[in-house]
Amino acid sequence: MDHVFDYDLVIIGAGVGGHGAALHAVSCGLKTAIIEAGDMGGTCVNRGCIPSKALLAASGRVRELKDTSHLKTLGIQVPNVEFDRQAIADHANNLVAKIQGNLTNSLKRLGVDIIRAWGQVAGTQKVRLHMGGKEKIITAKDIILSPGSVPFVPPGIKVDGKTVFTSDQAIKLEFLPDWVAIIGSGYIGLEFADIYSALGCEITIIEALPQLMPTFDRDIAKLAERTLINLRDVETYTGIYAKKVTPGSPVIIELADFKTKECYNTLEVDACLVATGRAPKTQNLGLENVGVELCRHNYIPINDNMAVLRGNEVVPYLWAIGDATGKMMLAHAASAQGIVAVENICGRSKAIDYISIPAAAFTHPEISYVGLTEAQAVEKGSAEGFTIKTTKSYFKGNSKALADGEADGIAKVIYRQDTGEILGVHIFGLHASDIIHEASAAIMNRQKVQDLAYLVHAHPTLSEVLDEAYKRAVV
Ligand SMILES: Cc1cc2nc3c(=O)[nH]c(=O)nc-3n(C[C@H](O)[C@H](O)[C@H](O)COP(=O)(O)OP(=O)(O)OC[C@H]3O[C@@H](n4cnc5c(N)ncnc54)[C@H](O)[C@@H]3O)c2cc1C
Ligand SMILES: NC(=O)c1ccc[n+]([C@@H]2O[C@H](COP(=O)([O-])OP(=O)(O)OC[C@H]3O[C@@H](n4cnc5c(N)ncnc54)[C@H](O)[C@@H]3O)[C@@H](O)[C@H]2O)c1
Repeated sequence: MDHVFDYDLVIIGAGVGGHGAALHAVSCGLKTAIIEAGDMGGTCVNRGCIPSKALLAASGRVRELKDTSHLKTLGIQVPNVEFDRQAIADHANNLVAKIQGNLTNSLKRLGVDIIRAWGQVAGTQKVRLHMGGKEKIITAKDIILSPGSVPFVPPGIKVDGKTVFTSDQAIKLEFLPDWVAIIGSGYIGLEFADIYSALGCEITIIEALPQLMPTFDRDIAKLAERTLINLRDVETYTGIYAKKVTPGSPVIIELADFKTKECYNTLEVDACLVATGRAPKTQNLGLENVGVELCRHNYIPINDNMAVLRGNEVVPYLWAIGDATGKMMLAHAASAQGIVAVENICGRSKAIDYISIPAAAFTHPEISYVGLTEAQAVEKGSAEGFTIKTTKSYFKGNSKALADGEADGIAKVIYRQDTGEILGVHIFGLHASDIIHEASAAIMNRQKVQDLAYLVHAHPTLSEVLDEAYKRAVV
């Protein structure tokens, strides 16, 4: 006789990962519950993608309207551009409330049970709910863990949430410091440098590794550095890390050489944003009850089907997705993982294809990429015995970018010399986050640059930068 469960599927964590999994589960006919202990929508909706993009949209307009020489080339004059910091912050807060409401209602409308509690794996197919002082066990045929992540603060850095803070507080835009130090030149560091510089703050970026934007392709990072950092008079330290940060007025930052650990300098600034990565929120999840040990840096070990692993073995009926798995800490990657997990739960074997998942930094102009950097492609080539080629095209040769008067930018395509298969595409330039998707589809379909060179792009569009790059590869 079949066991009767309370639910077909219980999801722990209602961030974008859990939400994406729940929507797909309902469409597959699964009776689903989602457990959330904090804010519905998780990081992305409340403290991540959504409020940060609202701040970037408003501050980007301020930058554009203050750029008198650019406006003059378009025949426009705008005197006295002013902004209201609180109104910009309100725009972000209002958007958060709206999208949080939409997300919650979408779950309710589809009949997903929303359980406000801390969820823990209590055993195979069992979840313990902690609600206030009360506990309850519910059962489910399958369980998906999507507990997400929190800001990682390195040892030696003291966060007071006022003068020294993480993105959790920065997105509130409660004040605009005259001089702000940003520790880390990854996504959060870059996006907040864009926001703060547009709104008139002086910025110092401190990056522990020898180059800024270390995870981006070198050619793209170099050009982005010129436009986003050097032209904006942002001060930078590279190969230097923040050894000790003490909140107060001023904030005191002790800098040290990353290699030798020797003291380098001390900064006294008005505020400090700590943007040094994120840590999975995987403590107190009850994984020990099913014999699962967390892997390096406390991520949940999974395979490409999203099944949780105990050593090399799949743990039956237990799946994990999102930031807590440490694969790609991106909202759309979390929900894509959720869909893959549900497909496997429904008995349709499906593996994730991380290489075709795009990423973007929403600076002005934007940076986007999909697939491998040139360095990663070279490494793969030497391991597998093929050589790679690259081709580039420039926004300054693109009619639409010229018409917009925003022709700083580059597109770079990396492909196998022998087969022409596209391995990576990187873009820095106007609307790079939108243009990248055709490259993402090309990588998903393992397409060759020779075939893509015949793809017809509408004229005049920014997408023609990719058209140009593909064609340059075959001449
Ligand atoms: C400032 C910032 C900007 C960002 N911008 C972008 C962007 O532009 N594009 C992009 O793709 N990504 C962006 N990200 C990353 C994106 O927010 C994350 O990748 C995404 O939110 C991960 O989703 P998730 O579902 O894995 O986890 P989360 O969104 O963190 O959700 C997990 C949820 O689970 C809940 N939870 C945890 N444990 C339990 C438990 N035991 N019981 C009950 N509930 C629990 C938490 O309260 C939380 O609500 C940004 C992140 C930050 C910080
Ligand atoms: N647009 C987007 O998609 C977007 C936007 C924001 C955040 N995110 C996600 O959030 C995650 C976290 O973002 P993030 O920018 O905090 O992390 P990150 O990993 O992108 O960058 C952190 C940077 O900090 C540096 N660093 C670490 N410790 C340091 C120290 N003590 N001193 C100086 N430098 C130090 C690292 O070398 C690295 O360059 C990212 O992985 C990203 O996936 C995505």
